[in-house]
Amino acid sequence: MLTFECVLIRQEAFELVADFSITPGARVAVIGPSGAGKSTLINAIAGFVEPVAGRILWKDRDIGANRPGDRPIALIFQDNNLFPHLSVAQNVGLGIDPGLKLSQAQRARVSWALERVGMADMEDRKPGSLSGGQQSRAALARVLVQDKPLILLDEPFAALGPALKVEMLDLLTEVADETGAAVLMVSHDPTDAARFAQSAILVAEGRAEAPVPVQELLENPPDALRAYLGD
Ligand SMILES: Nc1ncnc2c1ncn2[C@@H]1O[C@H](COP(=O)(O)OP(=O)(O)OP(=O)(O)O)[C@@H](O)[C@H]1O
Repeated sequence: MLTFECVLIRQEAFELVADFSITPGARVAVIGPSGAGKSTLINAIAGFVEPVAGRILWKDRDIGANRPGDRPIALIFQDNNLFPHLSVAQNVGLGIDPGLKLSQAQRARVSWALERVGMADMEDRKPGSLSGGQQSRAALARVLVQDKPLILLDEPFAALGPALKVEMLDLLTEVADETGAAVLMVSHDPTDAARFAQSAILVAEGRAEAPVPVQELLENPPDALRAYLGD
């Protein structure tokens, strides 16, 4: 369980409050107007932004003092964060050991993850020679090898075409189900949110609201979301 306990985040004049929990294994979309603080919320969980008040707890333990690498999280950003000079297998291996000193078992785990995302024959390729969809798969394989209970994604598949995006959302859903990880995904696209998530956090007007069923939020959006959705 991830809990925001009276959290206040401040970035110069911008403030965001959050006070709710996310259940283990939940698939949650983070939606709301541009500039409302969706990335800020993700960055606070990841440890890139420090709240000025309140606590972020994982399984009732305050993770505020933990460095990003020591938190129970794996991350995918829009640019996939793949290093161009490393092979696909090495990029995935970074998820296990940033120094890439992998044991045989760890190398086998990298191969397993790449096979799981349909990239078994691309271990030695460089990211620059991959399509956008293949790069997303490699980033997902890196998340898989980390085996963290919480996966955070910030606009992960925005650069992909509609069919490929659906494919990746479905693959992400399968992976989340298999691993039991909870997933928080920032998305600008309500269709993506509806396809992938069971619940959604609305970030608007200085608040990240507790998750509610995603269909409920999209079918009956509050004013702040209605304007954003273009209703
Ligand atoms: N490093 C920073 N210093 C000061 N203000 C910042 C910083 N980073 C973000 N902000 C401000 O915090 C607010 C929330 O930004 P954030 O990127 O979280 O919004 P968002 O909902 O993810 O937006 P978008 O949908 O456009 O990506 C914005 O007003 C932004 O200008």
